[in-house]
Amino acid sequence: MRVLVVGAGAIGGYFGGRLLEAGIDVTFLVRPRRAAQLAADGLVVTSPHGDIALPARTVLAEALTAPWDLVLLGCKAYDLAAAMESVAPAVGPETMILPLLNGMRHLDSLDERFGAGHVLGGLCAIAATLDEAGVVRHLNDIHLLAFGERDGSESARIKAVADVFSRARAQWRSSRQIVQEMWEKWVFLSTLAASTCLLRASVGDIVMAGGVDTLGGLLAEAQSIAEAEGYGSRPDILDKARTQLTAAGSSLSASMMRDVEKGGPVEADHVIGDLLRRAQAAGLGVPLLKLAHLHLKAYEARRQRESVRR
Ligand SMILES: NC(=O)C1=CN([C@@H]2O[C@H](COP(=O)(O)OP(=O)(O)OC[C@H]3O[C@@H](n4cnc5c(N)ncnc54)[C@H](OP(=O)(O)O)[C@@H]3O)[C@@H](O)[C@H]2O)C=CC1
Ligand SMILES: CC(C)(CO)C(=O)C(=O)O
Repeated sequence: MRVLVVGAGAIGGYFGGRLLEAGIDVTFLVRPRRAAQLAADGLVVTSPHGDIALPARTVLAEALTAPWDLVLLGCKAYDLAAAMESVAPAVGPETMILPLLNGMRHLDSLDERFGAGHVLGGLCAIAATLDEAGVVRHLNDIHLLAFGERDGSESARIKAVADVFSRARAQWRSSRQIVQEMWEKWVFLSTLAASTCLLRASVGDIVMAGGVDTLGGLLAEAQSIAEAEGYGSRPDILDKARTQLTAAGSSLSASMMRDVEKGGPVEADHVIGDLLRRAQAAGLGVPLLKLAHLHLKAYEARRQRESVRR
């Protein structure tokens, strides 16, 4: 199977790297700066599950031609429109697109651009970052990827994807409930991103500061929206999320908080704003999520103003 990984950042670099070290035919669709970095240093990943330092084949958008079997989408939501344009020549009649972005709204954009038949459900659980030197740093010991047909069917193409990931040093599973799982991840992630960005602290520090009720309140708001959409987290998953999101001493924080601390762009509208939009449609009051979104939008406004001044 020929795999095209869009973006060699934290997620694309990590999971693409695991496929590369397994000997899978992998190419990274990158932009010029990352192409130069990869040409000079190869793909470098540090991880508790074993480091990777391998030459990586890259392609720029203008050189992309023939269709690929699997497109692994590892860009941020704010880059999705441009990434879809770039990757379009790689999508032929049989191409599968496996997006690993947080949230749900990207599915609508991908369906509209390529047709729903091309688009699988997918998610990943990992904490990783791409540092200034171009090294993908895996920050915890979780590296799970899940994928499946969005209608819950079993298919030959999902078996083929599973066969590819079964060769890689990463945890993976094919799921008959991938859309439900994506929502459950969104409920968890939106709570984590809203709280850790708003309070600029890890879960453990928020708990130490007396914030358990705020964490629980955010989780309840996110869950109420998921329920209104018909995808409320299942009781055991919700309990597990509550335990993780209120654990004393936990160093857990969202990748969005790392982005804020780097002064980088954030997926505010994709991860929190889209939930607010759905809450509004369902007539739900979600004041904590609203405040978290306002905080992120003010951060974006300041970032924009300061970049104009420079
Ligand atoms: N990091 C994490 O721990 C986790 C992240 N996620 C989610 O995964 C998604 C990806 O996040 P993450 O990997 O952290 O993001 P990164 O910013 O680390 O990586 C995204 C990469 O995509 C590249 N890219 C963007 N547009 C294009 C394009 N048109 N062509 C080629 N490359 C492109 C960027 O390249 P360039 O260098 O040129 O900008 C960048 O390297 C997000 O939705 C995030 O929420 C999910 C779980 C955990
Ligand atoms: C929920 C979590 C931490 C797990 O992958 C994540 O997706 C993120 O930080 O963006």
